[in-house]
Amino acid sequence: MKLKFNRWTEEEFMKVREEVLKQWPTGAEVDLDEAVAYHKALPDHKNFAKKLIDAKEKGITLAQPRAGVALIDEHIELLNFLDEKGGADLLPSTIDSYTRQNKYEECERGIIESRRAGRSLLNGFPGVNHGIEGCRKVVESVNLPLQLRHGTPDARLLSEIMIASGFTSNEGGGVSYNIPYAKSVSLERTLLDWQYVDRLIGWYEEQGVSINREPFGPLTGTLVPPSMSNVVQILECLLAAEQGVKNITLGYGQCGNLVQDVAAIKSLREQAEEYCAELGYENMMITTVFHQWMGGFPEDEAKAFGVISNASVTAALSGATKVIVKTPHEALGIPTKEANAEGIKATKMVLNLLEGQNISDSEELNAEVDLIKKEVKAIMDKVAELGNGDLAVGTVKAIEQGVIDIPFAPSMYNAGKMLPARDNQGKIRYLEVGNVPFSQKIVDFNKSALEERAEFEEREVGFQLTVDDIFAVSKGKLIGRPE
Ligand SMILES: CCC[C@H]1O[C@@H](n2cnc3c(N)ncnc32)[C@H](O)[C@@H]1O
Repeated sequence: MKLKFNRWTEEEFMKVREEVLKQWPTGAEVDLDEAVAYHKALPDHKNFAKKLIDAKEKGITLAQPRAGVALIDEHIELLNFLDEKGGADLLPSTIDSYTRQNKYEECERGIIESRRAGRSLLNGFPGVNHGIEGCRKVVESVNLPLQLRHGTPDARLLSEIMIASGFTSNEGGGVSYNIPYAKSVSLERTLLDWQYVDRLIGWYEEQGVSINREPFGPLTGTLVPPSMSNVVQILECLLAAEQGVKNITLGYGQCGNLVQDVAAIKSLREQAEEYCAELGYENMMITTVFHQWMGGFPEDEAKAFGVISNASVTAALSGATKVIVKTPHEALGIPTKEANAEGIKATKMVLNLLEGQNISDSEELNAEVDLIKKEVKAIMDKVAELGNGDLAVGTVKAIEQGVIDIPFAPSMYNAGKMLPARDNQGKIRYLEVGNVPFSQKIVDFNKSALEERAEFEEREVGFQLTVDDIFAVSKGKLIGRPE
């Protein structure tokens, strides 16, 4: 099938579907009409899309952890612990790495060995292998809406099974689950495969079942300039809307300067609304999600709580609809359920203390919003030009040419020419723009901000700023000052 931006016809979708459902035996269990009836019988309080709309209307920020283990009963116990002891507002099922690579045979072995070992030997929940019956047991045993969170370039079968099981949100996208997660999967492939996922959700939407989609905001989580991550979010928003998705949560990974982070969320929300209106998508329900610090964490748990609480302040003040919670075990690995619950409790304490507060408009905030929007527009205009108006084709070409360029990405298709670094207030600026099509004025502004820091630190502007910034937080600071 040739990549094009336009909505797939139902015939195109159903034809591809026949192949997708054959990829593993549990695919045969999916019956869309039965699944629609199952969703309609679920209580409203278990629908992710509805809970997000409610939070947006109330102006509150919901807290959601990441969590996933190999076996169903232990996964249920974990999720209920995070609800009852942690106070989670929304629940995940973080999917294991084998499933993310479509290696279901390995998942099968991992499940058997986990049973034998009496503990999870997979780093997440193998939803494909558990099938509809297993996933529905999770849906029926917890009391909050469920979302599958993963990093899967080809999530077609996983999405079919887990959405049919009653999960009402799905994270990912054709760029955001390729560039940071894959080494050699082409963008055409993942954009097509994620158009399939969005078309599936568009199909549910047509039947009156609202399912939320959430492009993965942080990308590589390493000094990604806000305008660059916002472009990917807006493109994946438009790609999903074209396939009939209505309820979308756009994401952003904390960078660390409070004003820039608040500006990033504000400009993301506003510009996504503007682009959806411009392209004629009506009745869109756009929400935002703020990811707590995605970079290196301190091992010391008290310091880790400092990072978590600081991120929670920004989440609350940004007005994000949701915050994805980190845990005091972040530097160690998969958290215990107790540590995971503690991360949620610390987060909710801060959210509650700041409820109703936000940072008022200031010259600094408005200037940052304006800059981010200008940088986003420059890239979006080029994407449209490269695709001759087709944003899907344009996205592939933009990545090929480094117009969209994500720092420190594993994908061989990413140009890797653009370089970021922090200015003297810790805001992320473009050190090298590579082929990112900014005006000279924007290039100069970014450069001068970095020159101001270099002068303060009595050193040259250069790649060493970037390197020092990458390690700074795990060493207890935001800006990588010379030692
Ligand atoms: C983009 C996702 C990275 C984050 O995702 C967390 N993560 C991954 N797998 C699990 C899991 N099975 N349970 C709880 N958290 C998990 C990592 O710690 C990291 O913060």
